[in-house]
Amino acid sequence: MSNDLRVGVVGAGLMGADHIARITHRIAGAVVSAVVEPDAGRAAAAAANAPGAQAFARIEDAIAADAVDAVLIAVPGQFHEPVLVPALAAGLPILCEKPLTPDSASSWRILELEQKLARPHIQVGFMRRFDAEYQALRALVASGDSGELMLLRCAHRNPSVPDSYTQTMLINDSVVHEFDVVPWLAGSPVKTVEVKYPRRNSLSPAHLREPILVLMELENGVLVDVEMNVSVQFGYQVATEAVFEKGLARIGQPSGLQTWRDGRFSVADHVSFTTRFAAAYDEQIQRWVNAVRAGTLVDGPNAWDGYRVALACEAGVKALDGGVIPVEAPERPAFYA
Ligand SMILES: NC(=O)c1ccc[n+]([C@@H]2O[C@H](COP(=O)([O-])OP(=O)(O)OC[C@H]3O[C@@H](n4cnc5c(N)ncnc54)[C@H](O)[C@@H]3O)[C@@H](O)[C@H]2O)c1
Ligand SMILES: O[C@H]1[C@H](O)[C@@H](O)[C@H](O)[C@@H](O)[C@H]1O
Repeated sequence: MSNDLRVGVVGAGLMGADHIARITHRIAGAVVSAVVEPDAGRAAAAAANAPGAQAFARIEDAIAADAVDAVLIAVPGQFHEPVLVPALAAGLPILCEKPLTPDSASSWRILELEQKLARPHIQVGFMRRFDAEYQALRALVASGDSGELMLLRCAHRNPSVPDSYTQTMLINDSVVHEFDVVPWLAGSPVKTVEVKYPRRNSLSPAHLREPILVLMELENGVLVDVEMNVSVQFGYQVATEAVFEKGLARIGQPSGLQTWRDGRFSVADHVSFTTRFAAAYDEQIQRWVNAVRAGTLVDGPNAWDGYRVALACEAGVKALDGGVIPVEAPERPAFYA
């Protein structure tokens, strides 16, 4: 009998379907044993990439049927808590797509539940930490080879967003990634958040005022600006320039196929996060599967990191209305040391 980890994927939309395909085709040591998806069409489409998986409408049913050893949550953020609660109660390891939950109060409730277990069981899907370029930049910061880090200039550009994307999603759905990865890169938490508005892009959905410039000060004095820009039309770009005392570093530059034709030189680049971060998602899921099989359960951002990000997002949402908003966090429980 195979001892592959039996993963139940909850939500088979864009990310859930992508993760199902990667577990089935690219990840070693795991199979998709259950797909929990209320939309019958999506469930059927996902089943094609998950041979042998059982279909359920609710996570509670998959748990009751003893169909899963671990849970991957890929439903929209407002539905994370109702899946996290029964999965934690069953003592199952969890990979939860970002955000942990949509606000700090609900994230705190999850921390309280998780602390009833012997060790952390939740990893949060901040996949940028698994991107090779982000890892190289973090190693450069830690090495001190270029002197101290002073500034991070971040660009986060999406080609377009659907009409359902709201003003607060600029923070909660998009800058949420920088609120995780910037402290991880710079080795220091976010102290304050401020938002500035440049001239509006007339191609944005009518209800959005964007792009925005998010300014963060970190506890260690590093200043960070994030250009959050979701109607750029030309492609998907996540890039960072790090300014050190005696050097510069850049990640996220176009690196695809180069062509030179008819007097024009061009480089193919991404139009979606699904390709830009494909290798990072693979690495994230493989390392999670390895950690669960080894019994360490988490190898990446944990629920405490998810809670810290929720606090920063709340400051970010307040900052959309003006002001320099402090991010205040309680002491980290020893459980997450
Ligand atoms: N890491 C990343 O770069 C990244 C990118 C996109 C989305 N995400 C995250 O992934 C998650 C899913 O986003 P998406 O874009 O795939 O959404 P989506 O809307 O494409 O898919 C969500 C799916 O969940 C299903 N669903 C809704 N409620 C459910 C429930 N209670 N139980 C089971 N299924 C339910 C829906 O029917 C739908 O098929 C979100 O948390 C989002 O923030 C992360
Ligand atoms: O949900 C997506 C996803 O998290 C992407 O990584 C991010 O670039 C987008 O801005 C966001 O809308």
